[in-house]
Amino acid sequence: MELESVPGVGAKTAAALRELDDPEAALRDGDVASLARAPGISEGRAARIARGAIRAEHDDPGGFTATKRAREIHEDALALLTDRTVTDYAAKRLETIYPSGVRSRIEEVRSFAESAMAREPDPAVLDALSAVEPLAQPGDVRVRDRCLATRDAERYADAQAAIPEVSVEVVDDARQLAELARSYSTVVALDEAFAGVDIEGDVRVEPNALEEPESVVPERVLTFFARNRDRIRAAAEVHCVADLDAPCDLETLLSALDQLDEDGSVTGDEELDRLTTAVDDLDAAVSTAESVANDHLREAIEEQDVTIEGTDLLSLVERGAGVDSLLQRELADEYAAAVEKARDHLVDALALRDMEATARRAFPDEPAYPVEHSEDVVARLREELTAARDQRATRRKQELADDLAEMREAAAALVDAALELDVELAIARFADDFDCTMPEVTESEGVAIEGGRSPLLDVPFDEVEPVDYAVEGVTVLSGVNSGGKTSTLDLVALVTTLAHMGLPVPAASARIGRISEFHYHAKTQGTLDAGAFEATLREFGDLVADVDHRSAAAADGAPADGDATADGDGPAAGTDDRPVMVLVDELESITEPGASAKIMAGILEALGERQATAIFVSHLARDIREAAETDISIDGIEAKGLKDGELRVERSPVKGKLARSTPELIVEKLADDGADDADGFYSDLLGKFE
Ligand SMILES: Nc1ncnc2c1ncn2[C@@H]1O[C@H](COP(=O)(O)OP(=O)(O)OP(=O)(O)O)[C@@H](O)[C@H]1O
Repeated sequence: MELESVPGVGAKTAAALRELDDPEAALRDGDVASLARAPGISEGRAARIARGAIRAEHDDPGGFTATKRAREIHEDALALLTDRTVTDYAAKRLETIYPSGVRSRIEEVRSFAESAMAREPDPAVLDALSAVEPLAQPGDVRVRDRCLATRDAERYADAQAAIPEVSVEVVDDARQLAELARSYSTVVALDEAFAGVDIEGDVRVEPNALEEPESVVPERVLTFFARNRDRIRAAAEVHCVADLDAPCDLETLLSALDQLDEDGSVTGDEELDRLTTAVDDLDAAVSTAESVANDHLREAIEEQDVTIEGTDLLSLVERGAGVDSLLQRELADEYAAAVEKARDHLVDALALRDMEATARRAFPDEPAYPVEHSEDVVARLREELTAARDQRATRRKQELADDLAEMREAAAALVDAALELDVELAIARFADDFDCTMPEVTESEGVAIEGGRSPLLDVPFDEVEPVDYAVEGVTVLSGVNSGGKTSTLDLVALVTTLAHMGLPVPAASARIGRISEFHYHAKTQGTLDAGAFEATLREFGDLVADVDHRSAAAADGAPADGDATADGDGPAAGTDDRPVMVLVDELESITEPGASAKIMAGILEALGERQATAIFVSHLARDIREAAETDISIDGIEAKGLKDGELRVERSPVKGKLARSTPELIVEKLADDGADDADGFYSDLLGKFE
């Protein structure tokens, strides 16, 4: 996939995306989390880019949600799903599911949603999901105990690029190589020419090292796994609890991870631990060994009665001999025992094995008091121990890295599968929570909803009364105040939006005619001034003209240039017939009632001629019908009557029925009650409603 061919991806964004390991796959999979790891790309932008890629793949011109209220309904629908995700990843991934007018896209999500709905949302799985996150790239690794060496300037540059984790040194000959071997615990020579050269230290000649960087820097694999250890463990837990098929043997993976410390070092290796402790404790052990010897010697001296003959004393004084020689003569055995104790202590404390001989030389044979260690020998011992520790660590790292490298792809697949499960479970829970079914998306116009219950209502979901409503063509929805007209529009809007997202809808059954554009105008608060009124009228004028233009263009086979891109999803290509749905709530409030009715009648007539599906909620249904030149159908949400001063409403609109308004119902009640209407005032009033 050409990155720049994705809508919304310019040269700069494409360059940022190229920093990712596999930007094409991230785009193809709608992997918002990966896309958001590109420099300067926020998660919101990543979701837009992923949507752009999906649109490009499906040749989707976009522009489905054509008004502010339509976009709000999409956002509300999305929130119902994202509220049910455990991971941020799943929430972002759901944002790539958008309402589309393109059948192939709708079908793609439908088949995903259908298998998602078969999932059982188990609380233990949700719990396990909470620690899963997309795999992260480890920060830069710097390895200081190894270096690469070459004689060739060109190879030097290649080596720096291929293995930036270690220093690369230029050497002219074996002597310089030997110098490096003294500074680094391992030197990897890249030139064949060094093969067979005998140098002290860990010098390896590996002409192919640049092709297998991980053999030189096993840390590359180890830091990756160390950084992601908890995420991989959590994903493995999800697989166990949810009984998913894992892409590798989980026990092998987990036991390899158990050998890895969070800083990327190897744990659980006794020999390495022994050597590491020996290096760390060397100074303390030497000093304690000294004390052991001196304590022994001091006690021995204290207990000793030294008898010196006068001539001996004289000769000692004359020769200027020190106490040492006296010590040597009188306490040689005690000194030997003390030193032996010190040596034993050192060897035992550091658990030394093959370096025992060196360690024993740390305390000299020549008697002296106090007993002192040899700095040189201790330094040599330190060098030997450090080299042994580093070599052991490198070998263990190498072995563990070899094991883990084989499981790297499987680990990534393991985490991906866990995250995808979260996306699917969110859909399953949404469907469960709101008793959803998969709608039928047809190529004929109109909507038909049975037992629809909107989760967007301001009442708890289990108190929402089911609504049946079907509309073909244009219709006015009349009804009592607070009868549920706006709520019905919201239900139609939500069901239409979810159906075009490819998702299940909160209804016992639903059939939705596929549309390309969805216009929903919410109720305007209060009368508009002249300027705002003109602007609103223009909006509807443009909508009618646009629908008209599109039908004509489709008939001609010529592309229309209509651009309903208010949602920023890019231009609508308009080369096809673009069926629309228009929902409008009480447009009458924009101006005086007489004028409003005429305006609504005109808009409805125009939309009707153009085969749009439209529902206009209005209290002026009768006036609209009178003002219209064609027959306009009217549906009504009726009150079943008044009970204790409260309206009892039948929430499902009745087809072809102009519902009586609340004032009419009250007048009727007063007229019916003969005692209140002795002079027939209320009956006359009621007559005026007919
Ligand atoms: N299907 C339903 N089930 C339960 N309660 C409902 C349902 N539909 C509407 N309601 C309740 O009725 C209230 C009023 O609904 P709504 O605002 O849709 O009425 P309306 O007919 O548009 O009112 P108005 O004529 O004043 O604009 C809602 O806030 C909700 O509490």
